[in-house]
Amino acid sequence: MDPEGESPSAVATVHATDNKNADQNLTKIFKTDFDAKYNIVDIPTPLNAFMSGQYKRSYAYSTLQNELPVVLTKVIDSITKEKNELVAQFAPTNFVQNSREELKIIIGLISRLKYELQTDKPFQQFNGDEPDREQWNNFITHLPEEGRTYYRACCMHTQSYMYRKLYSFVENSIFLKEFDFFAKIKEQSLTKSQNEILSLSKYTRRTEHSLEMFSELLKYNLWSNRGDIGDNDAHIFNMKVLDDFTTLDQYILANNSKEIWNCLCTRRSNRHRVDIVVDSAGFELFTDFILAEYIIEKGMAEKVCFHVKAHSGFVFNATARDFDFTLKYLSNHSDYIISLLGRKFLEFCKQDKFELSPTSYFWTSPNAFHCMRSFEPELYTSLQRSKLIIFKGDLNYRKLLSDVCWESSQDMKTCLGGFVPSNLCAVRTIKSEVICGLRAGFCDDLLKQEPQWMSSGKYGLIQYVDGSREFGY
Ligand SMILES: O=P(O)(O)OC[C@H]1O[C@](O)(CO)[C@@H](O)[C@@H]1O
Repeated sequence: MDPEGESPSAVATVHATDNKNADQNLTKIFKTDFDAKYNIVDIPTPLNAFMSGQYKRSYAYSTLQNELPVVLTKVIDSITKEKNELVAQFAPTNFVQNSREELKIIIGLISRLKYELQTDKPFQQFNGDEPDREQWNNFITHLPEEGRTYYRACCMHTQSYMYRKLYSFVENSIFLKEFDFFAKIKEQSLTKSQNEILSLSKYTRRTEHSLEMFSELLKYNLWSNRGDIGDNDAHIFNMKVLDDFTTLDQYILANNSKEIWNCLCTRRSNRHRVDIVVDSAGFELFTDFILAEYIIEKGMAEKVCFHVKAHSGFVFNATARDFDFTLKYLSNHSDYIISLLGRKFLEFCKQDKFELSPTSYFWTSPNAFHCMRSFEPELYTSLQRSKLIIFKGDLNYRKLLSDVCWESSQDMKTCLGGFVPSNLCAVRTIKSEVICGLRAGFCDDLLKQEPQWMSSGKYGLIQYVDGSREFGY
């Protein structure tokens, strides 16, 4: 018996309950403290405001709270686990110790980055050899002081900044310059999709030149963008894509496939190039190749240019390395059909039918796309020669729309803020509240039934903007 006359087990139960209550209270206090300390307000993103972590009922807040710190933790865990492998891969044998030290420093820098994110610190200047250092430092300097921290900044700025800093750690290293933190997971997302790759390869041989077939391909392309960071494995394409895709039609909230088809089929244009601003590596990039193959083979363009990222601006973002890896993987595949297709794509590259565009840092910059004309005029001018620019994925969509919470029925052209270098389309599954071009009231009605619909990735859009007036033919 204890001094109070209760049995030890009863005391333990009481204490356990007390502890649980205390924990719950503490969590409440900490949450409230966090919100108070960092001026988080418990509202959704107001209309016409930038997406930002300061609005608690937004995907931006949950991205900052749940997604980004997890990404950093996983990066730390994986490089800690794979230390020996990395050293063996990147360091000359007589520098093993030095490269171990370097890895330790990098791990420390990532932990610090995570701390700064979780305590809403201001963005720091870049001091290394980053090719885009000046642009970044200018950008940070010109941000208003109250919009220069992780939670207060526009979410698109915060995400771009965090991934840029992360990459700068290896970029400024001696031994690990070539290391991509996410290479392995991107490669796995490709290799684990080999069944889908095979089905889609078989299905898309000897296709018809028809709107029906084209819009089917656009749909595969759309749904391959369904993955999300919440669960890395969920990114691995796991839909029976060829079996049940028509049941997904109800989730496509805007579908301008016909307008895109008309744009591609027009003979009036003297533009013979299509551009794809790609998003994720893995199965999604494969579906981009399939779409591009169709465009070339049906004579809708002479060339398809692929724009990849200089580094991962989000875990799965495709880089030049992923582009090459995918082509090699396909062409060396043990399945005859896949390898034949891979070799065909390689041949397309040689014949200039597929082109990997020179890597531009603009795509991973914090800027919305309407800034391209003044910040990256060469890229803008080059895109003006395109017959159609296809923007893939959620993040590109947010950059098209300046990461603003538009009225959901707003016309897309208005939201682009003057960015119409040519005809363009967006193919994106919806993972954030940045949206436009829907029927008035639709968004609110769906919110009542499915409060999380805008961040679930369950819904998609295929939207088109005619730029012919802008470039006048
Ligand atoms: O690969 P996508 O389609 O750009 O989607 C990834 C993005 O979606 C989000 O979850 C919401 O925008 C981001 O946090 C993430 O960067």
